[in-house]
This record gives sequence, C-alpha cells and structure tokens, in this order.
Amino acid sequence: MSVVEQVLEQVKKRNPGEAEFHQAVEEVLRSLEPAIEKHPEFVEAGIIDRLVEPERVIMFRVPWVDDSGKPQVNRGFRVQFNSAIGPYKGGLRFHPSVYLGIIKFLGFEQIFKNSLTGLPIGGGKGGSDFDPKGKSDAEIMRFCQSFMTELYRHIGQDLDVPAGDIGVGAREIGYMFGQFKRVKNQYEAGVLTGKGLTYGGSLVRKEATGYGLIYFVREMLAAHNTSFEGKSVVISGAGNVAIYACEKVTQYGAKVIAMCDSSGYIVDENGINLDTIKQIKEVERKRIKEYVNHHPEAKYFEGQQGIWGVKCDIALPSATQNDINLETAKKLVDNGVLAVGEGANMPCTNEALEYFLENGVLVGPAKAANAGGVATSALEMSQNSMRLSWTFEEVDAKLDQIMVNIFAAAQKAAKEYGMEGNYVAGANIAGFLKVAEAMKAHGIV
Ligand SMILES: NC(=O)C1=CN([C@@H]2O[C@H](COP(=O)(O)OP(=O)(O)OC[C@H]3O[C@@H](n4cnc5c(N)ncnc54)[C@H](O)[C@@H]3O)[C@@H](O)[C@H]2O)C=CC1
Ligand SMILES: O=C(O)CCC(=O)C(=O)O
Repeated sequence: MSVVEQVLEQVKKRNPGEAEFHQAVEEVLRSLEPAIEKHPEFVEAGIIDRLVEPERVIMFRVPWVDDSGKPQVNRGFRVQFNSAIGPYKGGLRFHPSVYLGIIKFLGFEQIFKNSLTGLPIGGGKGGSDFDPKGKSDAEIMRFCQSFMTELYRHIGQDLDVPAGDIGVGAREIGYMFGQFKRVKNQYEAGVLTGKGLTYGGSLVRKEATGYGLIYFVREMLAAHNTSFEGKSVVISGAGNVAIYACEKVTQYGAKVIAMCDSSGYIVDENGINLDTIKQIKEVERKRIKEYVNHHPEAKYFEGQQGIWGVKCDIALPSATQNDINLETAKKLVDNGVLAVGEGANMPCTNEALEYFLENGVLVGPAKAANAGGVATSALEMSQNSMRLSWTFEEVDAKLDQIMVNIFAAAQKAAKEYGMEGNYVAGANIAGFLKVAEAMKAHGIV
C-alpha cells in the first residue's frame, strides 16, 4: 500500500464520523503523490503522518443568556493545526452545522492556503454551532463575549490569530476584540484580524477574499488567452465573499446574473444590482428573495441548488462546502461553463472537481483562489506590528500581486510535476512543499 493510502486509512480510523475532514485530506494527499515520490525524505521524517494530525484541538462550553432570560449552551472549537511557518491563522465560523469535522477540514485546508500566500502564517480554524440567524444584537454580543472568555487564553498575536468566516463579520470581531481586551487587560491589536477601521483594521480586508478570487481567476483566464470581458457569471452565496467577488468581476466587464442564500436564488438577466444586495444582506440582514421587490424583472426561486442550472461562462461557488456535486457539475459542463473559481472552502466535491478537470474546465481551487482574505489578514497583522496603516490603493496593490504570485506558483508546480493546467494539484503541491521543508527543518516536533 502506498504511503498516501496508508495515511488515508489511518485518518479515517482515527477520526470517525468526520466526513468533511476525510474528504479534504483525501483531495490533498492524492494530488501530492508525485511530490511525495520525488521527496522520500519527507516520508522518512514522518511529515505526511504528522501533517494530518492537528497540533492541538480545543473544545469548550459556551454558555450565554438569551433575550428572554433563558440560559443557552453552545460548543466552541479552535483547531491549531500547523505552526511550521508561522502562528496559527484562520477564521471562526458560527453556523449550526459546525462540529469538529468541519473545523478540522477548514484548519487542514488553511495550512496549504496560508503557505501559498508567501506570508509567515500557520494553519488554524475555529467556530461554534451557534446560529446567528434571527438573534438580536444583544444576543450576538453576549454569545461573542462568552466565546472569547474561554478562547482568549489560547490565542495571541504570536500564537494564534482568528478572524471571520461564515456568520462572523466585523460586528462579531468587534465584540470579541472588546472582550479579549477586557479579560486580558491588554491592547493587543494583532490578536484578531478583520477588525473595524477605527481600532486596527486594514483597508481592503472586507473586500479581500472576493477581490482576490477575481484577481486569481483573471490570471487563470489570461493564461488561456481570455478574460472576464462580456462573460456571464453565476455566484453562489450573498455574503462577504460573494458580494465583493460580484463587485470586482462587474468592474472587469462581466455580468453577474444569479446569486443565492441558503433559502433560494435570484436570476437577474440585466445583471445583479449589487447596491440592492448590499442593502439587503449587509444592512438589513434579510433573505435574498427581497431583491425581487426592488427589481420586479428579476426572478426568485426557492431552494439553492437550482442556481447551478443557470447557464453561465464562469461559476464562482462562494457560499459553503460541497455546494457543487457531480450532478450539478455535469449540468454546468453541459451548459458550456469555461471556468470555476472556488470562493468558498471546498465548494466542489472531489468527484465534481475531477469531472471539471476531465472536461477541460479551468478550475481555480479554493486554497489558492480564496487566499486573498487571509493574505490581507496577514497584511493587517503587519500594519498592527508597525503601528501604521496603509492606504486602500497600497493594500489592494499588494493583494493583487499576492494573487498573481499564487497563480504563478500553482501553474509552475503543475507543470513541474507533469500536470500542466491542473491548478488544483499545482496549488496543493506548491503549498505543501514549503510547509514540509519547514517541518523537516524543525525535527520531529
Ligand atoms: N470571509 C472570508 O474572508 C473568507 C471566507 N471563505 C469562505 O467563503 C465562504 C463564504 O464565507 P463568507 O462570505 O465569509 O460568509 P458569510 O457568512 O458572509 O456568507 C455566507 C453566505 O453563504 C450562504 N450560505 C451559507 N450556507 C449556505 C448553504 N448551505 N446553502 C446556500 N448558501 C449558503 C449564506 O446565506 C451567505 O449568503 C465560506 O466557505 C468561507 O469558509 C474563504 C476565505 C476567506
Ligand atoms: O483572514 C483570516 O484569517 C481568515 C480567513 C479564512 O478563514 C479562510 O481563508 O478561510
């Protein structure tokens, strides 16, 4: 049995019931086979076995009181996966589907993504099964305070730096930062990223994941002699990543014709009006179906999956994991999709990814294509350390260059390992090699 098969078997045995974690490990390890073959020293140093085992897993009770005075209990997680190249770094997800397997898949992905940014950040992720939907501001604040009352002792600007993810945006980061400052009795600006601009946040962090996704896909299209100009685009999600991907791709001359949330999707053949989406999602925190009240020519459909039946040139899944499966991948290919850019983490199943690659669809894999968010978080950490702030233009230019570099690294590794044009494998290999070298240098730790 090959090393990869042995490790996969071990991962499934040791982590029962964690399907998303198994999926993420399988996708990465299988694509690493040629790199592992070329570097037997990594196998000898036990790097593959150590890579799939988190350095530390923290799980805790989060008690809080709702507006009616009733006590509530949620579960909190922080998985500190790998610190070979820098402090643990990765977001916090608040969603009822969260359990250990989700946080482990996200933390595992983060190792390679953070390596690809070229910046000194290790991999981690956290969150809770708390559902922010329908909660008042006061409930959100009490939950965030309780969550941080435990988490604060495990994080620090040189140890572990959380940020946002699904269900965690500037409001939640603000409440958590306030509580960290209170219980730690210390103003440690670099302990969280995605902060508000009045207390150490970076310009462009809000836009970074969505903009970065478009910069990456722009490079990928250019390498195949095409561009966004005149293309039709479907984006799943209507949150932070989806909104700013929509903004940038529209600036590049493409037309976004459909977006969704977890209830349903809208199709607007005239091009989605992003001001309306921002008002509904960022200000009113309402459902996407409100859109048709503002734009009666648009159509709303219940259920989210149907969005992948909308014919488009470019698909940008930017909502959640396993959004595109083999069946929907086939629909997209039948409808002539040219490229898929993964804004979300693991939005395509492994079967869907394989199908796209077999059918000549260009795939910008999540670890590379959505790395702009965490890269800009690292730029926020740099500004916090220097006690300086860069302008919007400066940060945006750095982000753009980082995405150009990430694409070049994925392209080069794919070619070097005999899989030209396969940016999924290229990104995994390029991200892996740096972490593996660092782990080898550190000895067996
Ligand atoms: N915010 C960031 O900087 C980064 C986020 N990501 C990933 O991007 C994805 C979206 O994250 P954000 O936009 O930050 O979150 P968000 O909370 O701002 O938005 C999430 C969006 O996805 C939709 N959604 C969630 N679950 C869904 C489901 N089951 N079906 C359909 N729609 C669903 C929600 O309705 C919402 O519109 C996630 O996979 C996240 O891990 C990746 C890199 C960085
Ligand atoms: O900015 C960060 O640290 C969080 C980014 C993140 O969670 C992700 O890349 O999935």
